[in-house]
Amino acid sequence: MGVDVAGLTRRFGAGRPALHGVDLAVRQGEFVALLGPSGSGKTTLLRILAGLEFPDAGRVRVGGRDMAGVPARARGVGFVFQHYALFRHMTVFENVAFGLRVRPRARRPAEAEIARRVRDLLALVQVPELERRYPEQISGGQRQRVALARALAIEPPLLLLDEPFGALDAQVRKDLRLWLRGLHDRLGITTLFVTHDQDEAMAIADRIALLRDGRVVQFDAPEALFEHPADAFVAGFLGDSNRLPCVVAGGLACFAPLPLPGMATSLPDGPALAFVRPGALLAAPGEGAVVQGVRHDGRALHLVVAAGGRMLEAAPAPGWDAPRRGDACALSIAEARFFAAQQ
Ligand SMILES: Nc1ncnc2c1ncn2[C@@H]1O[C@H](COP(=O)(O)OP(=O)(O)OP(=O)(O)O)[C@@H](O)[C@H]1O
Repeated sequence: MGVDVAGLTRRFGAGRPALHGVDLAVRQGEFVALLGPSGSGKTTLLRILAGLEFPDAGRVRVGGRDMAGVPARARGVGFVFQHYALFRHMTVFENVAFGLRVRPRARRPAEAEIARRVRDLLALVQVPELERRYPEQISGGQRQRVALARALAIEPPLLLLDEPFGALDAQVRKDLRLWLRGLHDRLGITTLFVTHDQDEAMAIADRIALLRDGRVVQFDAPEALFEHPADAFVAGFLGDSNRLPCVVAGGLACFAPLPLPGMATSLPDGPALAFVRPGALLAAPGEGAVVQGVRHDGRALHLVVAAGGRMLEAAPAPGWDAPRRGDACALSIAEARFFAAQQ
């Protein structure tokens, strides 16, 4: 079930709108991550899709159907919000059965059918042994799985997840997100997933919508966002590039006082920012900078170098096998992405 959002605006009080004319078209079966800094509008967008919040302007279509005036319960949407906890006074089984039991009588499955579905779901989320427990008797990761099972019980064609693994430790989070992606693929549903963890978004999403100040600044495949960022904000938000101020004159970017050779750019004259990945800032024995730190991550050497009063992340140039802290070095840029500074 595809999602089509156009011109969505939501304002809380007098300040800047939480959403400011958001357009987004998610295809049936897609897994989309909503990524962006705190306060950029991710949760508000998800809540509007769920029917828990209402826009001041714009429209939402789910599966081609206009959602204006359709209450949350009638949308057939499954959602897991971070603060939308399990019902504490119900067992795991009852929590998962809830969405089916509250259906109008005509659409409510028989008790035996509900029990079968709940057990299938608990097996699917890999906690079949927990059905008699209460939420406080299971771990955080298990609660997240049960919350997902509860959301999936109504067989929603659209699943909305707001930082569902927020409170979990890194390894459990990693396992759960891979598992979630597999589940999404198996069930053939459409998923929108809010996160502020870019690695998480990169790891599981087909496309990422990057939000800033209530607008979608870029909506693209992870590699495309990384390789072709639309502006300086996107380039700075994704990855761990060095941001190097420079001045462009006659097609040449000059980095002074940083000890870096000038680089050709197609930007017009004026102040600019160059984004240089750590692997593209190369250090070789020489003058101008000093190695401050050396780290090996099992695959490659990473350097921190001091240059022109700044700390930069760099890599040793090919052939420099054993840089050490305190070594003098010269820097060069293998590749940079330039943006005019006023963006
Ligand atoms: N109910 C509300 N009342 C007033 N302001 C709100 C309300 N909900 C959200 N906002 C404001 O709207 C803006 C967007 O909030 P939202 O929660 O959508 O951002 P977010 O991107 O999900 O942030 P985070 O990553 O911190 O969860 C923020 O400035 C927030 O303070």
